[in-house]
Amino acid sequence: MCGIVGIVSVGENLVNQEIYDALTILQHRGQDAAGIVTCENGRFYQRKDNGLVKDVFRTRHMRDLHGTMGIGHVRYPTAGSSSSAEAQPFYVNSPYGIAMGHNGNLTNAETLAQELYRQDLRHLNTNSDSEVLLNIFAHELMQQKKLMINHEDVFNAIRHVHKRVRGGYAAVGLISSLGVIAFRDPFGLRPAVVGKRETAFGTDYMVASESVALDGLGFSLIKDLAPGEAVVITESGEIFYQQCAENPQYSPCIFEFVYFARPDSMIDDISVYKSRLRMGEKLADKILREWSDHDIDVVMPIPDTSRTSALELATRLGKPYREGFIKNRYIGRTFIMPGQQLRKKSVRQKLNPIDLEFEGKNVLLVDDSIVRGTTSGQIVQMAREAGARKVYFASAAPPVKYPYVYGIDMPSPTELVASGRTVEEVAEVIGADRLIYQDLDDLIDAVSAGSEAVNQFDTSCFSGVYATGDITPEYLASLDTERNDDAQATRQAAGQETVGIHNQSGN
Ligand SMILES: O=P(O)(O)OC[C@H]1O[C@H](OP(=O)(O)OP(=O)(O)O)[C@H](O)[C@@H]1O
Ligand SMILES: NC(=O)CC[C@H](N)C(=O)O
Ligand SMILES: [Mg+2]
Repeated sequence: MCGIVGIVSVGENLVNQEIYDALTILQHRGQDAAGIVTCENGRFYQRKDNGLVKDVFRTRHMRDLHGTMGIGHVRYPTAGSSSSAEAQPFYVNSPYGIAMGHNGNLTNAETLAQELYRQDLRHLNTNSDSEVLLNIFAHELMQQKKLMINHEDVFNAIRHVHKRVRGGYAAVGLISSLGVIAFRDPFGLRPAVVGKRETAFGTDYMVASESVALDGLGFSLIKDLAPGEAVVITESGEIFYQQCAENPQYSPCIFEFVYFARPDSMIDDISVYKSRLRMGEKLADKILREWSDHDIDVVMPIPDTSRTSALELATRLGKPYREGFIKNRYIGRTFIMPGQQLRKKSVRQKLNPIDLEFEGKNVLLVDDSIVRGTTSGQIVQMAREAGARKVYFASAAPPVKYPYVYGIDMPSPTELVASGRTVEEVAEVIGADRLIYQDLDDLIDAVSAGSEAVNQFDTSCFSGVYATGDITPEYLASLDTERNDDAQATRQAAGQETVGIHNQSGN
């Protein structure tokens, strides 16, 4: 789940540092690679590479990122490889000079790549679906056949992009002669917000994946982009919006609320924090309903993401909330790390139990979700080793049983611990004495209670129902073959992940 940002500043302030700061705030959405492209006097300046934001950008790189408008990206790969050549933003020189960063995953990338080659006569140098998205946009903008473009031309191009592209996408772009643009797929699967900041020179504008990035930079939220909607912010600070999809349907990804987004973000006008509190409440109600004679002594979160729901769950159960596991603050999120070996190793390094909180107690461990079972399996064992009498486990999300196709890298049902297993079987695999999952209806209620406008979500990884309605068994099978852990590891070992030519500034 990548993070995107774009800023246009109307004063003389360079935007390099602010984009860097915004990317640092959005780091939880992608830890593999980061990039910034800025523009000054029609010329682009770029730095991107694998690594965390703090490691990719050195002072010398920052000095070279000139300009008062620019875009940035943090990457968590869901297509192509982890090669630095696929770090974003991507760049094409024609037409006008365009750079683009994308959060999401295109489900017809292969067909589009063929079309780009055969019909549009454009070259792709990687297997990244984001490079496909940029080239489709570039081709459609070219079709406007203008020497100087304006916002209307961009909206026309995006209208055609929506017709050709399938899947989840929130994209931010930089067009050298124009400004910053952003657009969101017709289902609103991936989030995107717009904000503003008043200055002595006029209004600065910013687009970002999450509102928390606006807060951190002193911008205030104007609105979420609606599904299918696009925004153009010109270099001189004019802003234009337009609905570019024919049949937009609000169906944001519910997993953003469960895990991906920061709790202090507002997404589609819903407080992520409050939605997680409600998840905790509903889960507590289920425990009280179905296990009224429970013998839970203490409730513990598995840091970080489950803290909010675990706290509310404990309150509702009337049981003490204790921090039994301490998280090493220097280790990132394990779920979005590449490769199962690294993920497994990281859980141990990241979380350490405080034994005295466990000794002789029946503990209820709460996590936001159980996906591969990497975290839960190890944590249950650690709780036992720390002296717990009984170890119960609760998940604030329902069982994750189906592959996700719109921008989370869980392509293979066989890698999902709940796929093809009953709740009791999953409890056995992770070693818990009892396992309680949130019901899907309760999860939907917990999130939708925060909004009048949104009452439908993409719940595909829980329900197998895909919001776009066009996901075939053949596509799911090919995604599995292409991206399961073994396939990725084999490609990496064979050195097939590296692409030699890419638009990279010097080190
Ligand atoms: O069943 P799994 O495959 O282990 O995936 C689920 C776990 O991964 C995530 O934690 P992560 O460490 O990524 O991030 P967090 O620190 O924000 O909780 C999530 O919060 C669960 O703890
Ligand atoms: N997580 C994402 O949003 C990934 C974006 C894009 N599909 C990539 O792999 O780079
Ligand atoms: Mg976690």
